Amino acid sequence: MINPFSTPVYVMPKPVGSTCNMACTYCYYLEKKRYYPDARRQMMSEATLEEFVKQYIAAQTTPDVIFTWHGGEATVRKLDFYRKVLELQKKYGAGRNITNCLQTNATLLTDEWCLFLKRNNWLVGVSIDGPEDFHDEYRRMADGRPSFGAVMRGIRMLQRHGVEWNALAVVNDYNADYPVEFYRFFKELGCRFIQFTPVVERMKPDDMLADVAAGGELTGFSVTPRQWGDFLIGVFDEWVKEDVGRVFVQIFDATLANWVGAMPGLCTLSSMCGHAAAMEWNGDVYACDHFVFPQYRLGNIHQNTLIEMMASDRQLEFGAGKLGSLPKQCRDCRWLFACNGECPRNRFATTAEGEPGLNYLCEGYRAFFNHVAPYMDFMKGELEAGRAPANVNGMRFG
Ligand SMILES: C[S@@+](CC[C@H](N)C(=O)[O-])C[C@H]1O[C@@H](n2cnc3c(N)ncnc32)[C@H](O)[C@@H]1O
Ligand code: SF4
Ligand code: SF4
Ligand code: SF4
Repeated sequence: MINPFSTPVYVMPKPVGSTCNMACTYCYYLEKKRYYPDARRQMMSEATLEEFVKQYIAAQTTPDVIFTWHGGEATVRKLDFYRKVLELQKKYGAGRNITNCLQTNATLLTDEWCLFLKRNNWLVGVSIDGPEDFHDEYRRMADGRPSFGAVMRGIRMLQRHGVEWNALAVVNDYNADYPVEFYRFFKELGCRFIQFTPVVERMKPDDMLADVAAGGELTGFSVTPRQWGDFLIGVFDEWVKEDVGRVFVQIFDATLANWVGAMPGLCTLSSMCGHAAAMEWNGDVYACDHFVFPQYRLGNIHQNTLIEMMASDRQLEFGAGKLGSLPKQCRDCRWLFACNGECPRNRFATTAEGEPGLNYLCEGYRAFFNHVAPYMDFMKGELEAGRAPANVNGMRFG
C-alpha cells in the first residue's frame, strides 16, 4: 500500500478544485467553492499543472515521487489532462520513480479511463461506504439520486481491467453500528486495502477555526466517540480471526507501526502534521486538505515555491502544533504513543479536569487501544523475533 509518509513533501493537487458530480451529505470539500466565488469553472490550467509537476518532483529528496490526484472529483477532468500529466512527469522526472494515485467516487469511470489507469499503473482509491443501504444514505449524486449502482459499476470495470484499487469508507452515525457486515462487504468485493475514516463535522465548518473550547454544534451524521470505538473493535475482532497479512486495514497497520516505533501511514495517528498539504486548482496551497481555509493558505505556486511553503515557519508551526497543543490528559495518557491526540480538527472536547483541546473521539480511541493492546504486543513480539505478525490470526485475548 502506498505510504505518503515515505515522501518528505506530499501535496495533493485538485485538477477541478471542489467541483463534483456528486453531493455527499457529509462532504467537507464541496463548500470550498465559496473561496473562489469569481471562478466560472475551477479548472487547473496547463501552466499551473506544469509548475506543480516540475516543482513537486524537484522538491522530493528521495527517488520516489507519489502524486495523488484529488478533489472534488478528479475524474470530472477529461483524460487529456492526465495524458498531459504523464508527459510532464516524463519531462521533469529525471529518472525518479513516479507513482500516480487517483482518489475518486468511481461513478464516471469508463473503459477508456480504465485502460489508461491500467496501462500507466495508476492506483485508484474508491470511496464506498459499504453495502447499498449504508452507502446510499449519504453518498448521493448531485441531483439526489443514490449512487451505489454507479460506484459498483465503476469497481467492476476496474476489476475487469485489472486496475489496482483500494476502498475508502467513511464511518458515520448510520453505518457505525454494523462493523462486521461492513467489513465482510469489502472482503467479498475482493478488496485487500481498506481505509476507514470517522465523520466528525460541525454544522458550521468555520467552527473548526474557533477557539477550541467553543466546540460548535455537531452534525447528526457524525459518529459518536463510543460508536467509533465499538466500530473499530468490531472490525478488528473480525480481521484478527484470519485476515492479518491478507487484508490491510490502514488504521490497524498504522497502530502496529506506532506500537513498534515505525512511521504510521496515517496522518491522524502520527505525532506531527504539516507534511501533507493540498493544492487548489489555481495553485493556492493549504496546510492540509482538512484545513482549506484562508487562514491556512500558505501561498500560491506561481508566487512561492512548494519548498518555501512546506518549509515555512507557519507550516512548521502547524505541524508541531499537533503535539504542542495536547492537553494534560493526553500528555499523561498511556496511549499517547499510538494516538498522538488524533487529528487537531477533532480536538474540541474538554478533559475531565475541564481543560479544552481534548479530542472528541478520545473515548472511542481509548476503548480501541485498550482492546487491541495484547494483540499489538503479540504482533510486535513476532516482528522482533523475525516472524510474521500474521501469526496472531485466530488468537483471542481477554
Ligand atoms: C473529499 S473526497 C474527494 C475525492 C472523491 N470525490 C471521493 O469521493 O473519493 C475524499 C475522501 O473524503 C471522504 N470524505 C468526505 N467528507 C468527509 C468527512 N466529512 N469526513 C471524513 N471523510 C470525508 C470521501 O468519502 C472520500 O473518501
Ligand atoms: S464524491 Fe467526493 S468530493 Fe464529491 S461530494 Fe462525495 S465525498 Fe465530496
Ligand atoms: S490536521 Fe488532521 S488531517 Fe491534517 S495532517 Fe493533521 S492529522 Fe492529518
Ligand atoms: S486516547 Fe484520548 S487521552 Fe489518550 S492520547 Fe488519545 S485523545 Fe488523548
